[in-house]
Amino acid sequence: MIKNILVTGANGQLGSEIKQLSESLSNYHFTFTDVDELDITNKQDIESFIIANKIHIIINCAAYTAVDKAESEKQLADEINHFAVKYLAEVAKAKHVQLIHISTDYVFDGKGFKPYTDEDDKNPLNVYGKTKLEGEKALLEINPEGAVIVRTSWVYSSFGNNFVKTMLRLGEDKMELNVICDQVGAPTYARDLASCILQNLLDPTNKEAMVYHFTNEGVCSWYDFALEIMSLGEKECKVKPIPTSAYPTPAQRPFYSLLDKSKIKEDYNIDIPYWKSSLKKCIEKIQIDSSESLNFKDAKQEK
Ligand SMILES: NC(=O)C1=CN([C@@H]2O[C@H](COP(=O)(O)OP(=O)(O)OC[C@H]3O[C@@H](n4cnc5c(N)ncnc54)[C@H](O)[C@@H]3O)[C@@H](O)[C@H]2O)C=CC1
Repeated sequence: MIKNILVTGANGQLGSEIKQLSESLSNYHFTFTDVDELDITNKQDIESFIIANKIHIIINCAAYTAVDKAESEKQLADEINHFAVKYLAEVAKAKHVQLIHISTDYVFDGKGFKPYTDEDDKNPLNVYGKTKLEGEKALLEINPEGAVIVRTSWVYSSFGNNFVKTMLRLGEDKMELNVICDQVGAPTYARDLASCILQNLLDPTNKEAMVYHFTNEGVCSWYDFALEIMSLGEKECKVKPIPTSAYPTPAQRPFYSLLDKSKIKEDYNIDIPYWKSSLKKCIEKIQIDSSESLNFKDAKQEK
């Protein structure tokens, strides 16, 4: 039987990567929606959509991800990251739909000194982290069969806006850039996460909801990450390390947010790429995409 998969938030980084990778999967039928087609804060709309499209699996890539803005938009962040996840879980449970949901390292306070396991104490420092944690709790309480929560961190992609693209752009314009060196974690190429979800999580054996951690392998600070981006992107911009205290932001962020990935690696017997190898692939893709779009513009001008 061909299973019908609904991907929400499909115009975002992870949703776009899933869309691209899904083209090579023939035993599933995918439907991609973003807020204009299906607003996940409306439970009735979720239910009608699931029934009308005979959905078997939901991959929820929709989220409120503006970490600093969330501090002043708590209600909206709560509606999308908390209540909408509760609605998805309720519908999934009632209609026997499998739910794959994505969460964040920001549910932890970063005061630890060894990689966080899925069971470590949660203590989010900011509104975004708090709303994501409430979403997780709602899902785990409702506990739809086969549900999975995947926590990830520092997500980037050739799609959408992210740290990698910002650094490449600033690296073009600036001679020098200050980047925080005392927040440590692991970057995640959204394509690797998308691939892990599609290859491993679509045929669940779990009766109870599971929580996994997925990031690329290795560890770095934002400063290390920026240095590598400039090097791979061949930018001459000098990157200087600064402490968090020198760059105040509305949302407080954890100093240490490395996630322990042993559970997902053991359960699915997978190897996860090292962060520098994945970053190289993503930057190559960004460069190809940008030269193709320049060629397209040139061709249009010539017409
Ligand atoms: N971006 C990051 O650095 C991190 C992301 N995550 C999580 O990973 C997941 C995927 O993140 P990204 O792809 O980076 O996010 P993104 O911000 O690129 O995409 C989110 C998508 O959700 C859509 N959306 C927002 N409200 C919606 C609604 N009411 N109904 C339907 N769609 C709605 C947006 O239009 C957008 O296309 C999210 O759950 C996020 O919380 C976790 C850790 C870090």
